[in-house]
Amino acid sequence: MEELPLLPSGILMQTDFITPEHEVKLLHIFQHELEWPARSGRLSLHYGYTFSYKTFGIDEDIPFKPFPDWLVPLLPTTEGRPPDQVCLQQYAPGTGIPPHVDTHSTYDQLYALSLGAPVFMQFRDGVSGERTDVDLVPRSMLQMSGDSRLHWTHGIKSRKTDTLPDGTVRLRKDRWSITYRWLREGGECECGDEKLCDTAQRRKGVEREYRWKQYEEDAKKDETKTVTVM
Ligand SMILES: O=C(O)CCC(=O)C(=O)O
Ligand SMILES: [Fe+2]
Repeated sequence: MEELPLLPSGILMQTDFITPEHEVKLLHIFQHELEWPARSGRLSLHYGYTFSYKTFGIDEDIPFKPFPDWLVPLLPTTEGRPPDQVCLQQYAPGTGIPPHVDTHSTYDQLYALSLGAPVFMQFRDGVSGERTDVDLVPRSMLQMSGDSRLHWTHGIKSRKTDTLPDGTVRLRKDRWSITYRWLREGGECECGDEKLCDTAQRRKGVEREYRWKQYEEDAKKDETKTVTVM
């Protein structure tokens, strides 16, 4: 894995994580052997613990699903243990994923393998408004760490073409990605980013509730005072 020399910091990439022949076999499995949800847009299949689109954490009601044979050789080995949650997604041309950060409290490390057609992923710093487009080339493994993981959002524009830096217009084609997530020990993130971190936001919420309680108590004292004066 090599860190890309750009902002945000912390984007690591390994091109040719698998061979083109291996990729052909995987795409055949994705297209002919897997059962996908019957709907349009971005499609997802989950392995290990299931991602919850309600809490953006883990769906506690669905038991751990063992990794299928085709997935095992695609698991990153650099975290010392296999991921807890793996998500295979299919993007037809025109589909994307809105800008987001993967939930800080639930997940720690985050990797994504790209297969099929290339696409640009856009990283955005909400503070400065700065944006960076990273070309996710097929067969590359991406790791989002540091700022790219916690303090910049990432997303894929829903559109049918991408324009390359030299002005060439590239047509989108079918793309698949495999996202790997490791659960964060303790379930709390200490980054303190109140814009993007759910732990920081929750703590701020608790504080706000506490301040509100104080305010109500002070208001009661005032009432008492008023009653006394009258
Ligand atoms: O498709 C990808 O490469 C990444 C998708 C993503 O950001 C996510 O599933 O959280
Ligand atoms: Fe993500």
